[in-house]
Amino acid sequence: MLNVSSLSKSYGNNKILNSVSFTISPGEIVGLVGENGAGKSTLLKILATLSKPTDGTISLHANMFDENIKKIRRKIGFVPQEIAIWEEFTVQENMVFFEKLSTVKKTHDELQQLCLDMKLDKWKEPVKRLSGGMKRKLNLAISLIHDPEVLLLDEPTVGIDLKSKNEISAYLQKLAKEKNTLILFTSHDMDEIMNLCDRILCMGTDPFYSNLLIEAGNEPILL
Ligand SMILES: Nc1ncnc2c1ncn2[C@@H]1O[C@H](COP(=O)(O)OP(=O)(O)OP(=O)(O)O)[C@@H](O)[C@H]1O
Repeated sequence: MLNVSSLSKSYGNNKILNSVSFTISPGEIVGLVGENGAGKSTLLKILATLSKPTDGTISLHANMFDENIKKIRRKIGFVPQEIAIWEEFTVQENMVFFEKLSTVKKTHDELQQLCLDMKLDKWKEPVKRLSGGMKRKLNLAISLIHDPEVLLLDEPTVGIDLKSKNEISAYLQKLAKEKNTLILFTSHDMDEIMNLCDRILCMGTDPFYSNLLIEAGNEPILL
């Protein structure tokens, strides 16, 4: 269980997160929506332990983040908005490079299978020749090398073709169901959010998103 309690974050006098609280269970897929600048990426970065909150606590299975940072990091996979892979290297070289940085070891076959599971079949192809959708899949595959229990994704399917988008959605559903992975992701694509998520968290004071979701028969949780 991921437990976020009274979490706040300020940059100077600018309060971005104001006492945010929620819990997410293993195997759940939760969507995070809200207007630009609502603080979605800020929240994900704090959960990924890349940024510290100004106030509040986070725990994973009762392990407090600030007391168990190394242990927590091994359990978290994070896919940032920006694609962070080596353009000149092949898919294989990227996977092997990031596997070397991982605490969990995988064989070349296992790494290749991880890519194939999300329909990324360009093992020997340099990344610079891949489509946007393939690059997103590779970014996702890299974040899964260490078998994280928690997967945090910042707009994982933005700007990619519908087929790749559906393949990524199908893969995330499989991951949650079969490996009990807890998934929290941001998106501005309401269809994707509605189709994929068990629950929706809505950030910010603008009622646009929450009204949209309510009209579509979904009861968002307001943060
Ligand atoms: N390092 C930083 N220093 C100062 N302000 C920051 C920093 N990072 C983010 N902000 C501000 O925090 C606010 C929230 O940004 P954030 O990127 O979390 O929003 P978001 O909901 O993810 O937006 P988007 O949908 O556009 O990705 C913005 O006003 C942004 O300018």
